[in-house]
Amino acid sequence: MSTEQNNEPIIKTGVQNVAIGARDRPDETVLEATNLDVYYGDERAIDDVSIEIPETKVTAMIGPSGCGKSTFLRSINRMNDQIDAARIDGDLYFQGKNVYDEDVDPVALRRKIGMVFQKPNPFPKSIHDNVAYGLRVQGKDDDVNLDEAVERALRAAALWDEVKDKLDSSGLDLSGGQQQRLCIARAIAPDPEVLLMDEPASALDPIATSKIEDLIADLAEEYTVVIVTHNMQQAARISDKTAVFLTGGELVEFDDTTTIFENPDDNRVEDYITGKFG
Ligand SMILES: Nc1ncnc2c1ncn2[C@@H]1O[C@H](COP(=O)(O)OP(=O)(O)OP(=O)(O)O)[C@@H](O)[C@H]1O
Repeated sequence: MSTEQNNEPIIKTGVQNVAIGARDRPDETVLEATNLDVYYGDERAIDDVSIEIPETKVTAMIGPSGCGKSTFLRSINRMNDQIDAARIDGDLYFQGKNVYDEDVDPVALRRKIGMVFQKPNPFPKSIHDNVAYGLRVQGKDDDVNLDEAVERALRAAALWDEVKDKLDSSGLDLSGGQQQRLCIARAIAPDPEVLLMDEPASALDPIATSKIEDLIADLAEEYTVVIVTHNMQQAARISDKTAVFLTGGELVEFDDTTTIFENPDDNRVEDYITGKFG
């Protein structure tokens, strides 16, 4: 039976709780893929994907294992450049500029489009130096400004109160959830526009996960967040927009999260989110 007929949402969404303030603005596109294909050797992992991702919103990417979510995410800030077999066709624009143009410096691009991974990966350095790292690379190493910028990033990552008295301790001595917030602080220190998150809470316990989810809602007041998640309830709770990929790297539906979870257009999306496959 279709959800349209019985009017019952498949998964209740939480987006109405965050549709306030800055996030009420009309959508402005910050990232746009047109007819994007990504290959590993001869194998196509992303198949002709076109999508416009709105600014200062949370966009979730969901879909079964191996459908290309991480590949798509990594193509946005050219992390796939580091994989020899990877190549792309089509276009990917950030603020109207094709990120694959020859004059784009991938390192500078990654400061504007930061990334947080599934497993927290702090450097074996102090908490302070983990956050300062991106700024030092940028050449902003005036001590006073650096300390202020480190504090700002740690506050924005909801970690400052827990670490302010031990900034010289190793980042590796923090709990998993704290390490992930430290990695988020490191990603936001250079003042990016976009944060890409590849299953940022899947290695964390429920309390640490809930802190990361609250933090994502706060971050989306200022940053565009694109998050890959296996957890459909999490996508429903925290995202404004949801993109559903299916096996073969096809983007089958992209819409407001409420529409995707309560009344999707494509039967395959309904089958996927009701657990019929994947
Ligand atoms: N470095 C790589 N070299 C070769 N093939 C790869 C590489 N990374 C991914 N692939 C292949 O590309 C396809 C998409 O993988 P990707 O990791 O993007 O999917 P995913 O949807 O993120 O999966 P998961 O949810 O399991 O993390 C898969 O067939 C995978 O085997």
